[in-house]
Amino acid sequence: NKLLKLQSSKMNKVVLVTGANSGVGLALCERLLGEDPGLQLCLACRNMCRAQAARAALLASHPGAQVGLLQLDTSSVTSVLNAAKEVKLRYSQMDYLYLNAGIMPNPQFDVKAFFKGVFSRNVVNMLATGEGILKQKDSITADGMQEVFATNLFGHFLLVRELESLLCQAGRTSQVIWTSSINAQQSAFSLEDVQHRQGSQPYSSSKYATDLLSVALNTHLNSQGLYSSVICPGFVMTKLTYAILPAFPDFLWSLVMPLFWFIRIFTNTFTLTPYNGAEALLWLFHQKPESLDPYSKYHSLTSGRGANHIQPRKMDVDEDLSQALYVKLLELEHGVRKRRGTE
Ligand SMILES: NC(=O)C1=CN([C@@H]2O[C@H](COP(=O)(O)OP(=O)(O)OC[C@H]3O[C@@H](n4cnc5c(N)ncnc54)[C@H](OP(=O)(O)O)[C@@H]3O)[C@@H](O)[C@H]2O)C=CC1
Ligand SMILES: CC(C)=CCC[C@@H](C)[C@H]1CC[C@H]2C3=C(CC[C@]12C)[C@@]1(C)CCC(=O)C[C@@H]1CC3
Repeated sequence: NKLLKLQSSKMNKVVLVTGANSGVGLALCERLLGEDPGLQLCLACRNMCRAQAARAALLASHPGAQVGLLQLDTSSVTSVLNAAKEVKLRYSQMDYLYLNAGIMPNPQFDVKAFFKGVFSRNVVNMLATGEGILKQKDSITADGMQEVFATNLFGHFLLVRELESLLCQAGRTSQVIWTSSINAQQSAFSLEDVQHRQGSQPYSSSKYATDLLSVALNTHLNSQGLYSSVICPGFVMTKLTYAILPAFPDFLWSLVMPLFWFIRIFTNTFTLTPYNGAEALLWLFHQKPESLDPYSKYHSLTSGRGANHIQPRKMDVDEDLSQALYVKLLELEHGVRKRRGTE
């Protein structure tokens, strides 16, 4: 292990991506290796068969690349703690931590609200954000947490806390990059119910909490070299979005795609492919973290002609609320550790 650590400290950038085996996460890995074949890439996935398949695909296009696998289920406290322990054994530094894994379980598409929206002035906003047309049914994890909160937010928060010693090192900077969403909604979030036990929009709540947490991480850890940013990949056709209209047979999806390309002329948030969706994630890889605005969300956008670009948009985030959420998450972490007898 000492030799491994020595090797990792000498050189190439260390990049860990959660949810790296499919969709936007996998496309990011492909694009990262395309730009810097020398980096040490770690795919953190909950399912090792899917992780191995992703590794094989990456190695097929980038033979000789250093692609490691890590078992990580962000919805499980035990899995996060074990994974963090393993990371600390393997690496002596962490340059980029992409917190991308996410779920939107049991999505319910409100067809009536959708058609009402289509014939209203709000149509472009509705299509860009999915606001008002989606609800989800959440469940409880083995740790007794709401699954969406645990997967999208808390597991990642715990990972950052556990990896602070690698992320915050004298004389270096590191980047924590969250895959948030344009669907993040303040109205879905409540400080009194951070896990969203009561409502029906756990996804929007978890993504809003992500935006708040990123701001708080910058407040607390910039001085130690850690910089946090959030991105939105746009509307991308992935496992997550295909599940919204599962009744659609494959051929119907191919009929709908031209419609989506048409809509892209009016809202360039319809990035549609994981490759396009990963644009902002890749752009951040090249930025000096000190130059980034902690209150901006970096959006991947694709024009009607199919050209990619990124756009920073100011987030509707209040510093006090971000600090209050941070305190709540620390309390929750404290409770979790106490129950496990590790504090
Ligand atoms: N697609 C879209 O339009 C948008 C997506 N996003 C966000 O982009 C991110 C990536 O999603 P996307 O690529 O679209 O969807 P995918 O479903 O293709 O990818 C999600 C990834 O997260 C992994 N994952 C899910 N739950 C866990 C868990 N408990 N522990 C570890 N990994 C987990 C999945 O693993 P597995 O294969 O095992 O399920 C998968 O690798 C998500 O955070 C999503 O919220 C944001 C805005 C729009
Ligand atoms: C013609 C037809 C079948 C229209 C249906 C379109 C909707 C399914 C999509 C329109 C905007 C999409 C969208 C998302 C999901 C699918 C839509 C509602 C997200 C909410 C998915 C997850 C995110 O994080 C943001 C996306 C915004 C846009």
